[in-house]
Amino acid sequence: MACQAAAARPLRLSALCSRIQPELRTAPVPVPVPVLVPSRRNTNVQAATRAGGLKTINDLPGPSTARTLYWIFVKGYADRSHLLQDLQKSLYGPIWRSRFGSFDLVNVASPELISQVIQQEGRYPVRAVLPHWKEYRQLRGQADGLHVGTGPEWYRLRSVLNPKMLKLREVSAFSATVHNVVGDLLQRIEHLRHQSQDRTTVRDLTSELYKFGFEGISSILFETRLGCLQEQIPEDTLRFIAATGSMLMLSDLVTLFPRWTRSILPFWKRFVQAWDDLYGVARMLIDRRIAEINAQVSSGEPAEGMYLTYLLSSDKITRAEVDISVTELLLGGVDTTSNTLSWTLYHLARDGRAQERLYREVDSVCPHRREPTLDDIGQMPFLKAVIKETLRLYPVVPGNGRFVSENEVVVDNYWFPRKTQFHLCHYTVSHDEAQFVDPESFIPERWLRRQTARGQPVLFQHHPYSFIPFGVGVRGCVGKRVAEMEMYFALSRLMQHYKIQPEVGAPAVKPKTRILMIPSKPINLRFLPRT
Ligand code: HEM
Repeated sequence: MACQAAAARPLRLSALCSRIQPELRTAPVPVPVPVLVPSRRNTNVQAATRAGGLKTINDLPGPSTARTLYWIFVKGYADRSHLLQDLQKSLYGPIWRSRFGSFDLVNVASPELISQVIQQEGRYPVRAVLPHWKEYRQLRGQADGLHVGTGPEWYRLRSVLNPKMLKLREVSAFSATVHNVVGDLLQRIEHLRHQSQDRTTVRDLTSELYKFGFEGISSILFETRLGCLQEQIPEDTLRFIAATGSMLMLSDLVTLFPRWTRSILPFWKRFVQAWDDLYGVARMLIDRRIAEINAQVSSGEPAEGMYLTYLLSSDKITRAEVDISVTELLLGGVDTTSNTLSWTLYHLARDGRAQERLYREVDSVCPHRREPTLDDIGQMPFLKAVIKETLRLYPVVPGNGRFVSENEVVVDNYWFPRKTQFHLCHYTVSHDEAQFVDPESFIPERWLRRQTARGQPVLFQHHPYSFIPFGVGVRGCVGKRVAEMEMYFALSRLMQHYKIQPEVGAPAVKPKTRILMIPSKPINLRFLPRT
């Protein structure tokens, strides 16, 4: 959910900001000038501007504030900002400006333009400025952490966090932990099925997978189990889950109101309280682990552990930085994976052919319900294709941001000053039929290698910036490998145990955007045991 608050925030703002103003479609006809595609960072854009007669941000089309309000309040786009990307692109083309209150965004919605922004993002990219998070950190004297952090300090933090998170070999050390949590998920599903009237249906699967996501990432980060999937969830864990949800919900709210309202409205105080609770439980769990390590060391045992032990034993990161980094990793790792898994199961339940193909693949690589290793997963191309196709259809963070503060930037034929906030509309791009044939359909096969007439394997080639659900570049998602491992293990083992079907008469479920793309209705599925 760190992704939620930080990466997707510009999108949320654009949902509020960038609304359609058809009258502007007839506004200034661009004077054709040669397209300037920067091929390196730090392009000398000023020279390019003078030489190429580039246009500026003021020449961009975009909606008025009145139009924005109309789309939000009359047309109901407040929780469908992903669809607003499509609509605005169809009206303004692949680049447009959105302004609303103090927000001013440049939206780009083609792989070529996204790639141009990324090529000029600078050495230390920033997604979006998060002044309210920064203010909280200063209020409590905490370290900046991943989302608020910028420049070389942020980079130093990433260089400590990355190696054990982004290298496949290192991530495989978490396999046993994740399998334990998947085991609990299977038990929970079994329990819920038995409790249901038809002894088959699990209602509101997304909320169960949320608990799985929370337990999975915490077991890696805190090296302890929180009991999220138990029948009776422990008190501290409930407090932790509640604080996480409140903080993210309030984070969005506090930005909507000016500072002077803080003494009248309750949101800022609640935001601070939610952060205090969240950070407090995280610190308590870290303290507990430190006490265990100390006990191990004083009894002469080696202090073996995983991610937290590694961070605590690094001399490149302070204790305050460990506390905030682990908390932010947790925020990023809960409902990103759980929502993606929900959408995957939703589609497989409706597509018996794809589900059967997946089951056969898993069963052939891991017969007799053997727990897959990461090497086994390497032999399951269809499993990976299913997850990719789900992320293409439902990129859980549907838009990303880049606040380019190091350089001036040239995108398309426009010159932008430093500190321009770009919104990368990658939902629209991964739903564009120019990029993906039949883009609204769930077709995992599109990601598989095919054979040419001569029997040569060919991999489906898409533009590298037409599918970027985990972001891109040095600021890309730090949890990508862990997320993939959790999803691969959970999905493969669910397939080993159950055939999944929609509830009888279940309506189609569309996504809505509440920062993340989530199901607009509960997903209820039938789990039929495979014999
Ligand atoms: C399906 C799962 C996930 C998706 C689709 C996803 C997506 C993203 C995206 C789009 C970004 C922004 C990247 C950019 O700006 O280029 C991001 C950042 C981030 N993600 Fe994830 N994420 C997922 C899972 C996770 C997990 C499991 C963790 C924790 C282990 C995590 C932690 C983070 C953090 C901490 C950042 C901020 C990194 C920084 O600013 O340096 N994410 N994620």
